[in-house]
Amino acid sequence: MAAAAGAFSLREVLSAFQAAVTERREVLLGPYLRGWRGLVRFLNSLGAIFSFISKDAVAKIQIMESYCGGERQEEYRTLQSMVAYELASGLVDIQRRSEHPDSGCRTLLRLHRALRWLQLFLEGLRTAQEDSKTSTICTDSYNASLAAYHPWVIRKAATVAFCALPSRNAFLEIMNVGTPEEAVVMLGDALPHISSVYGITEELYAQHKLLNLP
Ligand SMILES: CCCCCCCC/C=C\CCCCCCCC(=O)N[C@@H](COP(=O)(O)O)[C@H](O)/C=C/CCCCCCCCCCCCC
Repeated sequence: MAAAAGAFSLREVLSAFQAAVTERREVLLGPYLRGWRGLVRFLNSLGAIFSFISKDAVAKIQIMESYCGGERQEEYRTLQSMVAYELASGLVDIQRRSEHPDSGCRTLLRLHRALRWLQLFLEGLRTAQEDSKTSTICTDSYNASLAAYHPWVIRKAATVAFCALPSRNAFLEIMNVGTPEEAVVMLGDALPHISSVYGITEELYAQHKLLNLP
């Protein structure tokens, strides 16, 4: 069922990640960032308690959008072209943040780590029991991914914010993609594409030793 005109559709948001992967397994940064924009819009609908999270995500998305729409935008059409261009041009701070503190490679890596959280969170939502708590699924997904890269104070603030999340079935309802059963099917459709984007990025960053950019 197509979303009502103007209605916000998570189905369309998650389909952006499917559109991001080309037949040659390139990752198109346009659709990738559109997917993140849609996710942040949904996050903002969950309440002000998550604003510290969405503000950081928006800042990183805006950095990437400035590259993708800037004077060297052809170099930022894909993840692969971005990495090749920034490395060849010496635009990435490898050891410590200095001349290029907000390189595309570094900024994208932060979103990439968050995409791992999303992958785990959506899989947890999809497979959890009806009476599960979204806060538990979210915390477990966070602790298995992003938490490793955050200082204690961020980890504490995040896990406190997660407590504001509704039950699993209530969360599936507010996703506004139909019944909880229909939401589970939609998550099952979307997850392989999110996993594909994540896997391609992880492989590329590992190949160029970019997984620990400061
Ligand atoms: C289909 C269902 C959708 C489910 C809802 C998904 C909505 C999620 C939208 C955005 C996800 C959050 C993206 C967070 C990006 C954080 C990037 C990051 O790690 N930033 C830190 C490092 O950056 P630098 O300092 O090195 O530049 C930054 O220091 C920390 C910022 C504070 C936020 C960190 C907490 C992240 C929690 C992620 C879980 C979000 C839970 C949403 C609740 C559903």
